[in-house]
Amino acid sequence: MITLREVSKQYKVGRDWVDAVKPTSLHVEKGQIQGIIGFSGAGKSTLLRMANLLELPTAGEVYIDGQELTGLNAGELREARRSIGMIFQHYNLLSNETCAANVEFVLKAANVPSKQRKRRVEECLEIVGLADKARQYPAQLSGGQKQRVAIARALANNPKVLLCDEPTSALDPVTTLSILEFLEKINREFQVTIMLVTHEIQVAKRLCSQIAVMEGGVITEQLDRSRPDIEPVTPFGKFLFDTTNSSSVWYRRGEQHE
Ligand SMILES: Nc1ncnc2c1ncn2[C@@H]1O[C@H](COP(=O)(O)OP(=O)(O)OP(=O)(O)O)[C@@H](O)[C@H]1O
Repeated sequence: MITLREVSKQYKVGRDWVDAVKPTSLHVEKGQIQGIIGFSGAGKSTLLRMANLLELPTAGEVYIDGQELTGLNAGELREARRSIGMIFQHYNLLSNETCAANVEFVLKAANVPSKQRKRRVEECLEIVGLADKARQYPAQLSGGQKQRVAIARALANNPKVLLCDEPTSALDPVTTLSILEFLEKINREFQVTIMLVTHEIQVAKRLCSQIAVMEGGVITEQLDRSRPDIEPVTPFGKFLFDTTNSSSVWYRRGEQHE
């Protein structure tokens, strides 16, 4: 469903080039929940954002459901992106619009007729248990509720793929769990393939069927939850999954944690 083939990303910073992602590949089968985990600066978000070309790869190819996104023109890409939802750590909601209007926004952009739009907004808010908040504004909601509105918005166009960039990093553990349950439900009931970036090992372990470990801009190993007998092999993977480490939150190497 999602294939990143030898994608890389370089940024120009002053006179220098920074390798955010070095040539690396990943394939995610339909219906899977793929985690990307690693320290801050490993290139996780850049890799995720290349999956819908929010970041244009410097090199390499991106395929979603067999279609090469990197081969599309701007109009075709806009169309293809409708089948790819995305949620962010800080929700990215329109603060001066109601919850319903936030969800409706993406349907308007897709030229969905008004009557269908209203019905779909209700359905999506219903899925995330926020039908009663339709007329409220983001500032009137808790962080978890805001993220649920963002999930409703991401679902509005019936996506095949949902990209999640640190969706629970700003939330407390109980709210985190409820968001993970919504993501599981969306994956199970609507067969949405999910790719999720997190630095919280517990989140990856709880939700993901596969976990890619990223270090220094490349995926160094891919772990499969259905094979708990297979231990991480890279020193970094071992360190991340070392159960004797008390913290579930990781920052830059050697500069952790609570
Ligand atoms: N727009 C940009 N311009 C220049 N450098 C960038 C840009 N975006 C990311 N980088 C650099 O690329 C590297 C990877 O960044 P990225 O945000 O993908 O890492 P990450 O693993 O998601 O980190 P975090 O967990 O802190 O979000 C970092 O060194 C970062 O400073």
